[in-house]
Amino acid sequence: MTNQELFEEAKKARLQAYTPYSHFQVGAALLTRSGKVYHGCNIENAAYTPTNCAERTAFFQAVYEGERAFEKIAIVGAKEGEEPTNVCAPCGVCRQVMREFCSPEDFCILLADGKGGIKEWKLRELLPCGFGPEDLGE
Ligand SMILES: O=c1ccn([C@H]2C[C@H](O)[C@@H](CO)O2)c(=O)[nH]1
Repeated sequence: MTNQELFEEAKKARLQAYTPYSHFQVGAALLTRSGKVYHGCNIENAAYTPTNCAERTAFFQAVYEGERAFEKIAIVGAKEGEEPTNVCAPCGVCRQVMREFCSPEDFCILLADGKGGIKEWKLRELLPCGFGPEDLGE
């Protein structure tokens, strides 16, 4: 699957966002090493803090189904009714969830570059010196 194709999957996922409070809709498409794509959207809550980001929705769905090996994730975000062409970087909590399952050197994060294209980041670039399972001897 090409970066462009995964990006399009993230745009489709964004249509499922539940965002009555921020009206900011995020979609994620997570590609496993076996070639399967898991989708996620952000799901907000009247109490605000229980909100789940699109990235974690995709990861948790995949992990629930037994997936443990991931190649890359595409993330798009924009206000309702707008095209998601601006950079929508994952929050710190989602970066940490990625770190649990993905190698910082190998796992790729695809984001809009704000100029109509896609920029590919390594997890290491977005979460330098992260804390991971190895730090607990796992
Ligand atoms: O990478 C991001 C950034 C934000 N959000 C969501 C959380 C909240 O619902 C809304 C505004 O922060 O966007 C995500 O899902 N992923």
